[in-house]
Amino acid sequence: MGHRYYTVTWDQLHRDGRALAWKLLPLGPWAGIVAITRGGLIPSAIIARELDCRVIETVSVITYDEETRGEPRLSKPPTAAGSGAGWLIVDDLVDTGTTARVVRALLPEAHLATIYAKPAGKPMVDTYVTEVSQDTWILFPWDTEPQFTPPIAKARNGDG
Ligand SMILES: O=P(O)(O)OC[C@H]1O[C@H](OP(=O)(O)OP(=O)(O)O)[C@H](O)[C@@H]1O
Ligand SMILES: O=c1[nH]c(=O)c2nc[nH]c2[nH]1
Ligand SMILES: [Mg+2]
Repeated sequence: MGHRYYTVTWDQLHRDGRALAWKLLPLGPWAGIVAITRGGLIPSAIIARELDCRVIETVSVITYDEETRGEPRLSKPPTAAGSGAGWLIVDDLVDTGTTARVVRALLPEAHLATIYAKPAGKPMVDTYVTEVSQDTWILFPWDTEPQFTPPIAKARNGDG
């Protein structure tokens, strides 16, 4: 796919999630969080805990099959957030901004926050923590597991 990988551990995700909560705290109070499933679920839990928010609603937009992007399909609309006024939409990242655009159209008055952002999606986000380049694929801890890696000296022989 011609991209590099950026591996995010549970520790780092927790730290970055809390950094996002620090940015969002002064922008509240929040009526509740709308988590974009599934990637936004764990970030939403971290942020809800830090912001002392107990209301979490979900919206489901299906855009990707693994690393291949298709047409966005709304599979579960939010039911409790009205126009989105006072609500916080949370996702793990914006890439092309396609998912965020669909959810923003549903909740035009909500504040949209992600932990990570790529340049193409950045204009769709109100608050984020870390930017990565467009050709970076972020590997989240729920999509990965620790495994053996060969010594550098041996790996070098393979692909220069
Ligand atoms: O800005 P975009 O180009 O739309 O990409 C970002 C979206 O893609 C991923 O979700 P995905 O569709 O893979 O579903 P998942 O959250 O269930 O893994 C990620 O969690 C974001 O929601
Ligand atoms: O796990 C993921 N990492 C990414 O970088 C990405 N971009 C869109 N969807 C994504 N999912
Ligand atoms: Mg997602």
